[in-house]
Amino acid sequence: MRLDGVWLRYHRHGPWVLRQVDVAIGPGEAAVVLGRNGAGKSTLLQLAAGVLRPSRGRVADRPPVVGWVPERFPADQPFTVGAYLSAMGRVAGLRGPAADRAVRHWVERLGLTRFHDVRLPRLSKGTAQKVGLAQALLRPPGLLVLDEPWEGLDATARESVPEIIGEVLADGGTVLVSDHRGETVRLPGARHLSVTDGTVTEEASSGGAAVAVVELAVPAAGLAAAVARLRADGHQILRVREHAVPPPATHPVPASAGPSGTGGSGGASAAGSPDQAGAEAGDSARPGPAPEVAR
Ligand SMILES: Nc1ncnc2c1ncn2[C@@H]1O[C@H](COP(=O)(O)OP(=O)(O)OP(=O)(O)O)[C@@H](O)[C@H]1O
Repeated sequence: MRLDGVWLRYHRHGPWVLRQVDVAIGPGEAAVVLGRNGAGKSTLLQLAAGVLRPSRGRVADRPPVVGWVPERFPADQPFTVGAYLSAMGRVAGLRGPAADRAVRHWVERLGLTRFHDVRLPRLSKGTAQKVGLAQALLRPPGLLVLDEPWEGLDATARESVPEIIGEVLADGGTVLVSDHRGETVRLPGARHLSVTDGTVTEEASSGGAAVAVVELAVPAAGLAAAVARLRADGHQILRVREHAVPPPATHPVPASAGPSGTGGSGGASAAGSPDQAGAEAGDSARPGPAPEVAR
Protein backbone atom coordinates (compact mmCIF):
# COMPACT_ATOMS: atom_id res chain seq x y z
CA MET A 1 0.00 0.00 0.00
CA ARG A 2 1.10 3.58 -0.62
CA LEU A 3 0.49 7.02 0.75
CA ASP A 4 1.06 9.39 -2.17
CA GLY A 5 1.57 13.04 -1.30
CA VAL A 6 -0.76 12.80 1.68
CA TRP A 7 -1.60 15.87 3.76
CA LEU A 8 -3.95 15.90 6.72
CA ARG A 9 -5.55 18.52 8.89
CA TYR A 10 -8.51 17.92 11.14
CA HIS A 11 -10.31 21.19 10.43
CA ARG A 12 -10.61 23.30 7.33
CA HIS A 13 -8.50 26.12 8.67
CA GLY A 14 -6.65 24.09 11.29
CA PRO A 15 -2.93 23.37 11.34
CA TRP A 16 -1.51 20.68 9.10
CA VAL A 17 -0.81 17.57 11.20
CA LEU A 18 0.89 15.73 8.33
CA ARG A 19 2.41 17.25 5.20
CA GLN A 20 3.44 15.61 1.94
CA VAL A 21 3.71 12.04 3.23
CA ASP A 22 5.05 9.60 0.65
CA VAL A 23 5.35 6.09 2.03
CA ALA A 24 5.08 2.66 0.40
CA ILE A 25 4.99 -0.58 2.38
CA GLY A 26 4.90 -3.87 0.54
CA PRO A 27 3.39 -7.28 1.25
CA GLY A 28 5.29 -9.12 3.98
CA GLU A 29 6.73 -5.85 5.29
CA ALA A 30 6.33 -4.28 8.72
CA ALA A 31 6.89 -0.63 9.49
CA VAL A 32 7.10 0.88 12.94
CA VAL A 33 5.92 4.47 13.34
CA LEU A 34 7.95 6.34 15.93
CA GLY A 35 7.62 9.84 17.29
CA ARG A 36 6.88 11.92 20.36
CA ASN A 37 3.40 12.22 21.87
CA GLY A 38 1.24 14.30 19.58
CA ALA A 39 3.63 13.98 16.63
CA GLY A 40 0.97 12.47 14.38
CA LYS A 41 1.56 8.71 14.66
CA SER A 42 -2.12 7.83 15.23
CA THR A 43 -3.13 10.18 12.44
CA LEU A 44 -0.78 8.43 10.03
CA LEU A 45 -2.08 5.02 11.08
CA GLN A 46 -5.70 6.07 10.71
CA LEU A 47 -4.97 7.33 7.21
CA ALA A 48 -3.34 4.02 6.33
CA ALA A 49 -6.24 2.03 7.79
CA GLY A 50 -8.84 4.14 6.02
CA VAL A 51 -10.33 5.53 9.24
CA LEU A 52 -9.35 9.03 8.09
CA ARG A 53 -9.34 10.37 4.55
CA PRO A 54 -6.45 12.52 3.41
CA SER A 55 -7.12 16.26 3.06
CA ARG A 56 -4.84 16.10 0.02
CA GLY A 57 -3.14 13.24 -1.79
CA ARG A 58 -4.30 9.64 -1.78
CA VAL A 59 -3.84 6.22 -0.27
CA ALA A 60 -3.44 3.56 -2.96
CA ASP A 61 -3.31 -0.24 -3.10
CA ARG A 62 -4.80 -0.75 0.33
CA PRO A 63 -5.54 -4.49 0.70
CA PRO A 64 -9.24 -5.36 0.88
CA VAL A 65 -9.12 -6.78 4.42
CA VAL A 66 -7.80 -4.27 6.95
CA GLY A 67 -7.41 -5.05 10.64
CA TRP A 68 -7.43 -1.86 12.69
CA VAL A 69 -6.50 -1.85 16.38
CA PRO A 70 -7.03 1.61 17.89
CA GLU A 71 -4.96 2.84 20.79
CA ARG A 72 -8.00 2.69 23.08
CA PHE A 73 -10.62 0.04 22.51
CA PRO A 74 -14.09 1.66 22.62
CA ALA A 75 -15.42 -0.49 25.47
CA ASP A 76 -18.48 1.65 26.09
CA GLN A 77 -20.80 -0.69 24.20
CA PRO A 78 -23.53 -2.88 25.70
CA PHE A 79 -22.34 -6.21 24.26
CA THR A 80 -20.68 -9.25 25.73
CA VAL A 81 -17.25 -10.15 24.39
CA GLY A 82 -18.69 -13.11 22.47
CA ALA A 83 -21.59 -11.15 20.97
CA TYR A 84 -19.33 -8.25 20.02
CA LEU A 85 -16.76 -10.46 18.29
CA SER A 86 -19.46 -12.42 16.44
CA ALA A 87 -20.95 -9.15 15.21
CA MET A 88 -17.51 -7.91 14.15
CA GLY A 89 -16.95 -11.20 12.33
CA ARG A 90 -20.13 -10.56 10.35
CA VAL A 91 -19.03 -6.97 9.64
CA ALA A 92 -15.78 -8.44 8.32
CA GLY A 93 -17.77 -10.65 5.96
CA LEU A 94 -17.57 -13.95 7.85
CA ARG A 95 -20.71 -16.05 7.96
CA GLY A 96 -21.98 -18.95 10.11
CA PRO A 97 -19.45 -21.57 11.11
CA ALA A 98 -16.50 -19.57 9.74
CA ALA A 99 -17.38 -16.67 12.04
CA ASP A 100 -17.84 -19.01 15.03
CA ARG A 101 -14.50 -20.70 14.33
CA ALA A 102 -12.66 -17.39 14.04
CA VAL A 103 -14.19 -16.05 17.26
CA ARG A 104 -13.38 -19.26 19.14
CA HIS A 105 -9.83 -19.29 17.84
CA TRP A 106 -8.99 -15.72 18.89
CA VAL A 107 -10.87 -15.89 22.18
CA GLU A 108 -8.80 -18.94 23.15
CA ARG A 109 -5.54 -17.65 21.76
CA LEU A 110 -5.74 -14.34 23.58
CA GLY A 111 -6.92 -15.83 26.86
CA LEU A 112 -10.42 -14.36 26.65
CA THR A 113 -12.39 -17.57 27.25
CA ARG A 114 -13.54 -16.66 30.76
CA PHE A 115 -14.64 -13.24 29.55
CA HIS A 116 -16.79 -14.58 26.71
CA ASP A 117 -20.06 -13.65 28.46
CA VAL A 118 -18.80 -10.51 30.17
CA ARG A 119 -20.05 -7.16 28.93
CA LEU A 120 -17.44 -4.88 27.39
CA PRO A 121 -17.76 -1.99 29.87
CA ARG A 122 -16.90 -4.38 32.72
CA LEU A 123 -13.54 -5.40 31.23
CA SER A 124 -10.20 -4.14 32.51
CA LYS A 125 -8.27 -1.94 30.07
CA GLY A 126 -5.89 -4.77 29.18
CA THR A 127 -8.67 -7.28 28.53
CA ALA A 128 -10.56 -4.74 26.44
CA GLN A 129 -7.36 -4.18 24.42
CA LYS A 130 -7.23 -7.91 23.73
CA VAL A 131 -10.80 -7.79 22.42
CA GLY A 132 -9.68 -4.91 20.20
CA LEU A 133 -6.84 -7.07 18.92
CA ALA A 134 -9.10 -10.09 18.38
CA GLN A 135 -11.66 -8.16 16.30
CA ALA A 136 -8.89 -7.02 13.93
CA LEU A 137 -7.75 -10.59 13.30
CA LEU A 138 -11.05 -12.42 12.76
CA ARG A 139 -10.41 -12.35 9.03
CA PRO A 140 -6.73 -12.69 8.14
CA PRO A 141 -5.83 -9.05 7.36
CA GLY A 142 -3.91 -8.03 4.26
CA LEU A 143 -3.08 -4.90 6.21
CA LEU A 144 -2.86 -4.90 10.00
CA VAL A 145 -2.61 -1.47 11.62
CA LEU A 146 -1.89 -1.40 15.34
CA ASP A 147 -1.80 1.80 17.38
CA GLU A 148 0.40 1.27 20.45
CA PRO A 149 -0.64 -2.39 20.73
CA TRP A 150 1.41 -3.08 23.86
CA GLU A 151 -0.29 -0.44 25.97
CA GLY A 152 -2.20 -1.97 28.86
CA LEU A 153 -1.52 -5.58 27.90
CA ASP A 154 -0.31 -8.17 30.39
CA ALA A 155 3.05 -9.84 29.84
CA THR A 156 1.62 -12.93 28.12
CA ALA A 157 -0.45 -10.90 25.71
CA ARG A 158 2.55 -8.67 24.99
CA GLU A 159 4.49 -11.73 23.94
CA SER A 160 1.77 -12.74 21.52
CA VAL A 161 1.75 -9.41 19.65
CA PRO A 162 5.07 -9.92 17.81
CA GLU A 163 4.08 -13.55 17.19
CA ILE A 164 0.79 -12.48 15.60
CA ILE A 165 2.55 -9.79 13.55
CA GLY A 166 5.01 -12.43 12.35
CA GLU A 167 2.13 -14.64 11.21
CA VAL A 168 0.43 -11.81 9.31
CA LEU A 169 3.74 -11.02 7.58
CA ALA A 170 4.34 -14.69 6.77
CA ASP A 171 0.92 -14.75 5.07
CA GLY A 172 2.01 -11.85 2.87
CA GLY A 173 0.26 -9.15 4.88
CA THR A 174 1.54 -5.66 5.59
CA VAL A 175 1.85 -4.40 9.16
CA LEU A 176 2.01 -0.85 10.41
CA VAL A 177 2.49 -0.32 14.13
CA SER A 178 3.04 2.77 16.24
CA ASP A 179 5.23 2.71 19.27
CA HIS A 180 6.23 5.62 21.44
CA ARG A 181 7.96 3.34 23.95
CA GLY A 182 10.40 1.66 21.60
CA GLU A 183 9.07 -1.84 22.22
CA THR A 184 9.36 -2.69 18.58
CA VAL A 185 12.89 -3.73 19.24
CA ARG A 186 10.93 -6.99 19.28
CA LEU A 187 10.33 -6.63 15.54
CA PRO A 188 13.90 -6.79 14.36
CA GLY A 189 13.12 -6.84 10.63
CA ALA A 190 10.74 -3.87 10.66
CA ARG A 191 11.33 -0.58 8.88
CA HIS A 192 11.24 2.53 11.04
CA LEU A 193 9.23 5.60 10.06
CA SER A 194 9.73 8.69 12.15
CA VAL A 195 7.05 11.40 12.44
CA THR A 196 8.51 14.81 13.28
CA ASP A 197 7.07 18.27 12.67
CA GLY A 198 4.37 16.87 10.41
CA THR A 199 6.72 15.04 8.09
CA VAL A 200 7.50 11.36 7.87
CA THR A 201 11.02 10.16 7.24
CA GLU A 202 12.43 6.69 7.12
CA GLU A 203 15.20 5.95 9.57
CA ALA A 204 18.10 3.91 8.30
CA SER A 205 17.87 0.40 9.69
CA SER A 206 20.49 -0.24 12.35
CA GLY A 207 20.51 -3.93 11.43
CA GLY A 208 24.11 -4.97 11.12
CA ALA A 209 25.42 -1.44 11.69
CA ALA A 210 27.75 -0.76 14.58
CA VAL A 211 26.12 0.76 17.64
CA ALA A 212 27.57 2.71 20.53
CA VAL A 213 26.49 2.36 24.16
CA VAL A 214 26.15 5.59 26.15
CA GLU A 215 25.72 5.44 29.93
CA LEU A 216 23.88 8.39 31.37
CA ALA A 217 22.45 9.37 34.74
CA VAL A 218 19.03 10.96 35.16
CA PRO A 219 17.22 12.10 38.33
CA ALA A 220 15.32 9.07 39.70
CA ALA A 221 12.13 11.12 39.85
CA GLY A 222 12.32 11.75 36.10
CA LEU A 223 13.28 8.22 35.12
CA ALA A 224 10.02 7.16 33.48
CA ALA A 225 9.87 10.34 31.41
CA ALA A 226 13.54 10.07 30.39
CA VAL A 227 13.15 6.43 29.34
CA ALA A 228 10.01 7.28 27.33
CA ARG A 229 11.75 10.23 25.66
CA LEU A 230 14.80 8.19 24.69
CA ARG A 231 12.64 5.43 23.28
CA ALA A 232 10.51 7.92 21.38
CA ASP A 233 13.72 9.20 19.82
CA GLY A 234 14.42 5.68 18.60
CA HIS A 235 17.10 4.71 21.12
CA GLN A 236 17.22 1.28 22.70
CA ILE A 237 17.18 1.08 26.48
CA LEU A 238 19.50 -1.76 27.40
CA ARG A 239 19.42 -1.55 31.17
CA VAL A 240 18.14 0.64 34.01
CA ARG A 241 19.78 0.53 37.42
CA GLU A 242 19.65 2.63 40.56
CA HIS A 243 22.53 4.37 42.26
CA ALA A 244 22.31 5.71 45.81
CA VAL A 245 24.77 8.42 44.81
CA PRO A 246 25.39 9.71 41.29
CA PRO A 247 28.10 7.68 39.57
CA PRO A 248 31.26 9.54 38.60
CA ALA A 249 31.14 11.06 35.13
CA THR A 250 33.21 9.34 32.48
CA HIS A 251 34.46 10.80 29.24
CA PRO A 252 33.21 9.63 25.87
CA VAL A 253 35.29 6.82 24.43
CA PRO A 254 36.42 7.43 20.85
CA ALA A 255 34.80 5.08 18.37
CA SER A 256 38.24 3.71 17.46
CA ALA A 257 38.93 2.57 21.03
CA GLY A 258 38.05 -1.05 20.35
CA PRO A 259 35.25 -3.45 21.23
CA SER A 260 34.74 -2.38 24.84
CA GLY A 261 34.26 1.22 23.74
CA THR A 262 32.16 0.66 20.64
CA GLY A 263 29.53 -1.28 22.50
CA GLY A 264 29.45 -4.20 20.10
CA SER A 265 28.57 -6.57 22.91
CA GLY A 266 25.92 -4.17 24.20
CA GLY A 267 24.18 -4.20 20.85
CA ALA A 268 24.35 -7.97 20.73
CA SER A 269 22.93 -8.29 24.21
CA ALA A 270 20.14 -5.89 23.36
CA ALA A 271 19.25 -7.96 20.35
CA GLY A 272 19.50 -11.12 22.42
CA SER A 273 17.22 -10.10 25.30
CA PRO A 274 14.76 -7.61 23.91
CA ASP A 275 11.77 -9.41 25.32
CA GLN A 276 12.42 -7.99 28.74
CA ALA A 277 12.02 -4.52 27.31
CA GLY A 278 8.99 -2.55 28.22
CA ALA A 279 7.07 -5.24 30.06
CA GLU A 280 8.62 -3.98 33.22
CA ALA A 281 9.39 -0.47 32.05
CA GLY A 282 6.72 1.10 34.21
CA ASP A 283 7.81 -0.97 37.21
CA SER A 284 11.47 -0.11 36.97
CA ALA A 285 10.60 3.52 36.50
CA ARG A 286 8.64 3.76 39.72
CA PRO A 287 10.28 5.45 42.67
CA GLY A 288 11.79 3.24 45.37
CA PRO A 289 14.45 0.58 45.26
CA ALA A 290 14.45 -1.34 42.03
CA PRO A 291 16.59 -4.28 41.07
CA GLU A 292 18.88 -4.01 38.12
CA VAL A 293 16.70 -4.65 35.08
CA ALA A 294 18.03 -5.96 31.82
CA ARG A 295 16.38 -4.43 28.78
N1 LIG B 1 -9.77 14.48 16.19
C1 LIG B 1 -8.86 15.44 16.25
N2 LIG B 1 -9.22 16.74 16.08
C2 LIG B 1 -8.31 17.73 16.12
N3 LIG B 1 -6.98 17.53 16.34
C3 LIG B 1 -6.58 16.26 16.52
C4 LIG B 1 -7.48 15.16 16.49
N4 LIG B 1 -6.78 14.02 16.72
C5 LIG B 1 -5.50 14.41 16.88
N5 LIG B 1 -5.38 15.74 16.76
C6 LIG B 1 -4.13 16.51 16.85
O1 LIG B 1 -3.25 16.05 15.85
C7 LIG B 1 -1.90 16.00 16.34
C8 LIG B 1 -1.37 14.59 16.19
O2 LIG B 1 -2.13 13.72 17.02
P1 LIG B 1 -1.89 12.14 17.02
O3 LIG B 1 -2.90 11.55 17.94
O4 LIG B 1 -1.87 11.65 15.62
O5 LIG B 1 -0.42 12.05 17.64
P2 LIG B 1 0.35 10.77 18.21
O6 LIG B 1 1.75 10.89 17.72
O7 LIG B 1 -0.38 9.53 17.88
O8 LIG B 1 0.29 11.05 19.77
P3 LIG B 1 0.26 9.99 20.99
O9 LIG B 1 1.60 9.31 21.02
O10 LIG B 1 0.03 10.87 22.16
O11 LIG B 1 -0.88 9.04 20.72
C9 LIG B 1 -1.96 16.46 17.79
O12 LIG B 1 -1.65 17.83 17.82
C10 LIG B 1 -3.41 16.24 18.16
O13 LIG B 1 -3.81 17.16 19.16
